[in-house]
This record gives sequence, C-alpha cells and structure tokens, in this order.
Amino acid sequence: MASSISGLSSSLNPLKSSHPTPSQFPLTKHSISFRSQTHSSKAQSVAREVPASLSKVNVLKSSDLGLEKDPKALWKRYVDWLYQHKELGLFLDVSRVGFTDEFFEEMEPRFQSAFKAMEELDKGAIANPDEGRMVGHYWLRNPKLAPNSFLRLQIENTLEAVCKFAEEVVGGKIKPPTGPEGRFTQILSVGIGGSALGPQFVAEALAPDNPPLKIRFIDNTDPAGIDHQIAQLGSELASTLVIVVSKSGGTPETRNGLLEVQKAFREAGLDFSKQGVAITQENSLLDNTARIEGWLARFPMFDWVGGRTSEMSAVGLLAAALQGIDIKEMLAGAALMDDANRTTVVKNNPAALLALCWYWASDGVGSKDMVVLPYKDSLLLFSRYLQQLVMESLGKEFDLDGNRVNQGLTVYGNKGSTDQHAYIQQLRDGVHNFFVTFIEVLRDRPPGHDWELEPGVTCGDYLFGMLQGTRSALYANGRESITVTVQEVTPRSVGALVALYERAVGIYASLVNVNAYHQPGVEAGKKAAGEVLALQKRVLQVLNEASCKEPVEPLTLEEVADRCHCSDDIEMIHKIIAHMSANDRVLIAEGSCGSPRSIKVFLGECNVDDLYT
Ligand SMILES: O=P(O)(O)OC[C@H]1O[C@H](O)[C@H](O)[C@@H](O)[C@@H]1O
Repeated sequence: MASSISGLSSSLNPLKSSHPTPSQFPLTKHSISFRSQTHSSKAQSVAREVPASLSKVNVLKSSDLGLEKDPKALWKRYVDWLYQHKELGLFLDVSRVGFTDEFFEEMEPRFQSAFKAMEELDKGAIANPDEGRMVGHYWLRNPKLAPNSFLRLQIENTLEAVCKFAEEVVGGKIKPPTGPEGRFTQILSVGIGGSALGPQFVAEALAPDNPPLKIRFIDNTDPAGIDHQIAQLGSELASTLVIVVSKSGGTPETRNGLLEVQKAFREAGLDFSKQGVAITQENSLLDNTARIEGWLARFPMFDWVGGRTSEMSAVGLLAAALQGIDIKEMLAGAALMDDANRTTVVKNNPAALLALCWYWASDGVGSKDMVVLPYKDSLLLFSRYLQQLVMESLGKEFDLDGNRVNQGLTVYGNKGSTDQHAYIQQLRDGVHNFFVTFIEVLRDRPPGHDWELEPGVTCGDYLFGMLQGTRSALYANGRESITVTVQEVTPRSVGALVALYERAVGIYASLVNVNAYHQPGVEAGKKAAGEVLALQKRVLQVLNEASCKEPVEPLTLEEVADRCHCSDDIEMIHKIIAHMSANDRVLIAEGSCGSPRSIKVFLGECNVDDLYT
C-alpha cells in the first residue's frame, strides 16, 4: 500500500501542502454549528486531555475537503486506503471516513502505544487491572500463543472435549433417556449477555436450514418468554439438550431460567440431569450444582476469557458444533484475522484502521453513534452482538488513570435494505450524530440458484444496489461510512469478523485509555434489583402481620412504608404492590391505582408460620 496518508496527491489534497484557510474550503453552515456544539459539550463533560492539535485537525471533514465532488480524488483515496486480507477474502474500505494526513500522523504514536499494550496482553499481562485478570481470548484460536503450557493444554483439551461431545450427540451415541426419535433434536440454551449474544449471532448467521439440532434461547427472566420457549418445544422437551451457560455461575436471570426449565422437566416426568450441560467456571455455583446433580456434561469457562469475548470458547463452540457448524473454520478465520491485526503498520492493520475511523468519527469521545448495517439477513444479529462487545467494553466512567471520562461508543442497527424503510431517512437528512458501518457480502446465494428477475438483474443485484446507493447518498450529505466486505457468510468469515471487532475494541480502548475488560457499571443495576426484592419480602411480612389480626387490618401505603421502616421507599412499595396485585398473588389492593393515596392493601390469606420466621 502506498504510504500516502489520505491518498490524495498534493494538488488534490490541500492538506498535503498547507492547512486550508476557511475561505479556501468553506465549512457548511451545518458543519460549523455541529462542530462547535460537539466541542463545547465535550469541554463541559470530558476531563480527558485531547491533544490540541488533534481537536484542531479534527474540525476538518471529508465534506469540507469537497472530496465527494471530486470523483478522481475520491477514487484515489479509495484505492490508496483499501485494505485487503487476501486469504480471508475480506476488504475494509475507510475512504468514506474523512480523516486527514495530520490526524493520522498525530495518532501514530498513540497507535504504537496501543500495539505495545496489545502485545503485552497477548503475552499474558494483567490487562484487566481492576479484576487482576489476564485477557486471553486470542489464545483460544491459537493456543500456541498462550503464555504457558498449562493454559495451552486447557484450551486444547476443552476444544477436543467439545468436538467429541458434539460428534457423539449428533451421531446419536449420546442420547436422551426417552424421546420420540431416540436422539437429541433440540438445544435449549440458557444464558444472558456474553453467554447468549455470540451463540445467538452465530446460530442466525451460520446454522444450516436443517441443522442436526435446532437451537432456541432463554436469555431473560421473563416468565412469559420462558413459557413460550418451553411451549414451542412441546413433546420435543424429551429430546432437548439444555445448555446452561454462565461464566460466573451465579447470574440471577440464568439461574431462574434453569429453575423454570427444571420445573418443566419435572412436570413432564423427565430427568433433567440426563439432558443438562453446564458451561461455567470451575467450582462456580452452577458447576457445583451440575456436578452434584450428575448432569450429562460440564465444560469450563476460563477466568481469563470475558463473557463478551467468549464466542470462541466452549460458550460459542459447543452450540455451534451441535448445529453442524464447522467450528475449526471459525477458529481458523479468527486466527488469520488476529495475525493481520498484530502488524504495527496502522494502514495494514484492519482493526487499527477501524479504531482510527471510530476515533476520527466520534472525536475519541463517542460524540457520534456507530450504525452497523449488514446487507444480509443472516447477519441481522451482528449489531446486537457488537452492542455488548463495544458498549460494555468502552462505556466507562473512569479511565485507567482514574480520571472521570464517561467514555463510550453507541452501537445500533439491524440490516439493509430493510432499515432503509425505517430510519435511514433520518440518517440521510436528519440529526448528524452517527457514522455507518456497512457489512457487504459479495455472494448473493449459493451457486446454481440465481435467476434474473428482470433482464440482467437479480434479486441480489437489488440488495447490492441498495447498499451502494445508501453509501453514496449518505456520503453526498457529509455522512461518513466504513465498508467491510466479505465474500460469503461462512464459519471462516464470521470468525474473522468477530476477531476483527474484538481487536478493534481493544486497540480503541488503549487509544482512549480505558479498561475494556471490566464492567463495573453493570453491578449497580443488579444490586438495586436485589434491594427491590428484599423490600418486597419486608412488605409481605408487614402485610402478613396485619392480615393475621382479627379483624384483618388493611393498610395504606404510608402505613406499609412506616412499618417497613422505609418511608423514603414509598414509591417503590406502590410499584411492588401494583405488580403483585396484577399477578394473582394473595395480596388484595383496594382503591384506585391512579391515586396511590386511596389504596388499602391486605393479604387474602394469613400465614401464621411466617409470623415467626
Ligand atoms: O456469563 P455470566 O457470568 O452469567 O454473565 C452474563 C453477563 O453478566 C453481566 O451482565 C456482565 O456484564 C456481562 O458481561 C455478562 O456477559
């Protein structure tokens, strides 16, 4: 690749020779007001130091350079910057992101520091300092890189065990005790967050039309959602392999899902332990439960693999292998991508190029959102998967030096061209608070099935046209975009995409100096939920005491709050009572929900035993 930064000759690129003056390259009114808005809000909220030169250079955008009006210059920029991974057949086009030569040069030393940090991480440094953990998801696809032979063997043995188990289940050697077909036909995967999103994305992207085992997910503590999954299984519950996935082994939603499924098994007269599989850290609550109850199998999660980067561990691989997906190809694709992402030449490093674009487009502070638009139905869940990977990794209050930075990068998107008929109107014409990543898949459908639905044009040509049209239309209006192109959606290309974004997140986190591998903010919501449930128990106790009196003593919300000794929580008590009374609990509430002061509440039956517990 040429070493020119923007790829523009000096005659075409004014930045090569000198900084443009405002009169040479007038900013549009729109871009002036947007820019000043962003920078002033940034100044108020971000304590992080942005090198003055960077923010200055950053004021210039591709639209300011008039690139979209100069097809030759744009073509040159496209050619000069086009990244190609030959073996993977993957391209990365960053030409529609308008970073300048100066910006690129300013960023270079910071990239070199990021590469150093990634190198240390690869070697087993404690890259997650808050939790004192190594970060080793890259070793999963190249165990030779693991820092010691113990870890290498753990990875290799687990992979071997996953392959063997999947082969025996698919081949019918491991079978359920009962079940109409005498073999496992369904997977019910119970898990949440990183223990669900990767397997969901990969199932949608890669499962064949008629997989050996079909997969469904319970990824929430929504009783109706759980009932729906179990009802859909019907009599096939008897031939369902239940995979319970939780790194910590103590996530409440996953535990609840397990308890609900076990109840369904009991009610169907089935022995859960003969159909249950656990994927979790050794000696976690889940691991101990599975061991004591003698479940069919257990696979390890490693301390040094985070949930959101666990797709290439047993978490992602077991489910994939059971659906007939070639997991060795997924691993090979990821390993090839990882190798490419280790080069220290930014221009030849696809993950670094992504990180560069993210930094430029969002001013290194998340001032713009990342809209991910795969033009392929099977990649629908990619943006959802990336949402956790990117936002849980980068969305941090403090940087590594303890400064309050409130970092992050918002990710959303579904798929093209469908989204063109939903919100792309706003992207083209409305508030300019985003940049787009198009994911393009060159192969429309398997060979031999294509036909022309009008002379010279196939259905896939339309999809192609929609992508290219949207990319051009957005760019013409100053909206930046990245395009990632793969030949086909295969285990190899999906593995490569996962690896590309994992590394881009790691590099970007280094650039903005945050710990990408912890999630302290998640605890706050969990803790608050625990407090709500504890309050509910106290409310029930107070109501029980009042309802055991003769005559029964209905209580106002104020009285309940007083007796719980938490008058500050009266609003929450109102919500607890409204929720319980909507759910056929023994609780009876009189009065109008709309005027909480009118409510009086008591229990339909008094439990004398509970008075003394
Ligand atoms: O796999 P588990 O331990 O059950 O965790 C499931 C999820 O829990 C939390 O929400 C974490 O923030 C996620 O990163 C994690 O993936």
